[in-house]
Amino acid sequence: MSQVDATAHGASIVSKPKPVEWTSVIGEAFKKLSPRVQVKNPVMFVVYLGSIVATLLWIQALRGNGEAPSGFIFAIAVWLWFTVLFANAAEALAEGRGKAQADALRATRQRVVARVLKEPKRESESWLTPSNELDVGVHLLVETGEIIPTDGEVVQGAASVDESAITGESAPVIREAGGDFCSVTGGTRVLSDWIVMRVTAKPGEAFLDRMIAMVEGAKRGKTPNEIALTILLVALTLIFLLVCVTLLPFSGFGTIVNGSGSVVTITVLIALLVCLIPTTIGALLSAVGIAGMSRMMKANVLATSGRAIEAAGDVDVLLLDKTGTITLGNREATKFYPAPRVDERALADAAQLASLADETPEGRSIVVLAKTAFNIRGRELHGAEAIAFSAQTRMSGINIDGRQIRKGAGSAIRAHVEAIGGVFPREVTSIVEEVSRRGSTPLVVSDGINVLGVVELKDIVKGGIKERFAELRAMGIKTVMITGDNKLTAAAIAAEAGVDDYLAEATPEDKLRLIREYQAEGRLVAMTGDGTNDAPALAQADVAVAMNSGTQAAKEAGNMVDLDSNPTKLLRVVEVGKQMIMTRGALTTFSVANDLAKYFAIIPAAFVATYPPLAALNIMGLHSPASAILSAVIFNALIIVVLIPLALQGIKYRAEPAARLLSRNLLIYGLGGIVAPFIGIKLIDILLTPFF
Ligand SMILES: Nc1ncnc2c1ncn2[C@@H]1O[C@H](COP(=O)(O)OP(=O)(O)OP(=O)(O)O)[C@@H](O)[C@H]1O
Ligand SMILES: [K+]
Ligand SMILES: [Mg+2]
Repeated sequence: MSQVDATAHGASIVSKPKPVEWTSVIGEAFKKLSPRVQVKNPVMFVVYLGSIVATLLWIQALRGNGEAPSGFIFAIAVWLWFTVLFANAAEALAEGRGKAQADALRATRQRVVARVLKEPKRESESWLTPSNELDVGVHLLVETGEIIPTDGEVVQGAASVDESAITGESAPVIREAGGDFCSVTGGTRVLSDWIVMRVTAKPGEAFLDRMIAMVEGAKRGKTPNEIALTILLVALTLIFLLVCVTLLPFSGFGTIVNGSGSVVTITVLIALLVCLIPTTIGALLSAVGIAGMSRMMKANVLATSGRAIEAAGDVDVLLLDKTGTITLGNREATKFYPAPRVDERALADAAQLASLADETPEGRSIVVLAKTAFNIRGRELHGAEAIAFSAQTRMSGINIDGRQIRKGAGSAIRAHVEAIGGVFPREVTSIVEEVSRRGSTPLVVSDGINVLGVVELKDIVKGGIKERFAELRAMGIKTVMITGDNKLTAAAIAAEAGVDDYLAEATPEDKLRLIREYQAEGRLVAMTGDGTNDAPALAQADVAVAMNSGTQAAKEAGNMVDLDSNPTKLLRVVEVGKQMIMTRGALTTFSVANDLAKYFAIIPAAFVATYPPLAALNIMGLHSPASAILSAVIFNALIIVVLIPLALQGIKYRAEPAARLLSRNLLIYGLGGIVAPFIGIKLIDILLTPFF
């Protein structure tokens, strides 16, 4: 097979973004001057049209019949163009980081030659096919050292896989058939052993392709909040447009000319319009959205919609699946507890028989424990009927030689045994409770109507979880663990992990129902999970973070994938969402508050000749009407540049009540928005005075 070292590129979405290349940002800013790009942003489109008209007026002035001195019109036109270019540059800067990441990812997405198998077995006949021509459903063999050609699910074998090309995490992970750890991602590499996988992604639609499309922002649609805000901005723009149009009769077009013969020029009206419409937020709105997406990437979370990021900012309930999300998820059999009058070896033998056809990690670990503890070897399963595990039945097993051997959750086996006329021994109930209290999962084994005993499955709570759940609580987010496991195990793990509440013995439908209930109460629900049985719940949740270690079904149902498979990542996700909403709010407040100073600067300047008492409004003591108007336009353009870092980095979020955050931001950005232009416009006017 042709192989290129994928990891050598060090490509991962966590790779450090390259330093900004100013030439390319400037180039992009000019490219975005195309009317097709401009028309998408209504506020800036008005500025764009204003720049064109001002430029035409300047050309007219050069020919000698201008409405004002050509130097003045020229200066206004230039600064209007700068206003448009600054907005373009803000967007280009925000996009820049994503572009660099996309390039790095593209280096990972290389074409390899895949080995296609005729049958889903390692020994089967095989042939070679380029990775970009693989259909969904075909089976591939991938061996040590080879790159996994595309996304899929392991159907046979187990291997350690280096996923650093995608996750940036260097520790290899185990990918194996059955259970919640069967998904493999194209572009990652098998380090040892081999796997037979079934392709699940259409060509061009694999995880890596989606990641590239995401970071490039190709599919970034406007979020509902963004649309609402845009409507508000358009309304404001229309109002000011109307105001300026009604002033048109006072301009050169009109007939009303005051005693001294001076008129309000079109140039001044354009300047007034641009200063009054919300250009600051109009220019930075899209950059804020793209930067939010980028920050999510930096946190190693792949979000498939901006809407999900925004919803994350308002989440108030977080549901988590237990196994594989709160715990490490490789539940391993550690001990056999026989029922009274049952030999431990007989229990181990039956447990192994019930697990020989069970491809889940739980099943395989039982086979291994029986082998290491009692040297029991697997046997041929001629004529046997395997009963596969399902989250609904919570049971698996085998029908062999006339025996009905089952293993599963205590309640499931109790129901099964009682249904066929057996009794569930009290002693076994105590063992189940004892094992559960330790936070382990008890699997009860039965043979026909006889209950043979319990297998203890141990699982470990992921590190550092408790502290982070406490932080979520401080943010006002309730954490609820939902698990298919029994109540006692759930309670033990819930206590250890420090979640607020838990739901035990939950079927996939229960998980879904719980989410719907919370949503019906008007809450915004986040869910993190890894299993196929979590998929319906993930699809229903407002913010659905699938663990990268989880199944394809879970990853497809979610609207975010956490490449680190860390359930407390939601903390970061919420932060990014809140930051995005707050930043947008702050910039809007600032943008609107800014207008006040401009009234004082431009209105007296524009109309003092028509109506001299307006001079009283010139409280800034600006040099002359022309310098006042130009200063306001320059300030209006420069403030965009000044606020670009804020738009890109976002406002710092602190875990405190929303009302406090809001009032503080109103104070800073509202008051700041009112005061800043008075100072800024005055300073610019002083600097300009020598030129007038
Ligand atoms: N291979 C298996 N054979 C028989 N029973 C199993 C097997 N795996 C799990 N069980 C039983 O079924 C129950 C539900 O398992 P499942 O993995 O579906 O839980 P879940 O709903 O995903 O919850 P969580 O992942 O949060 O623990 C387990 O608690 C266990 O008692
Ligand atoms: K403005
Ligand atoms: Mg699970």
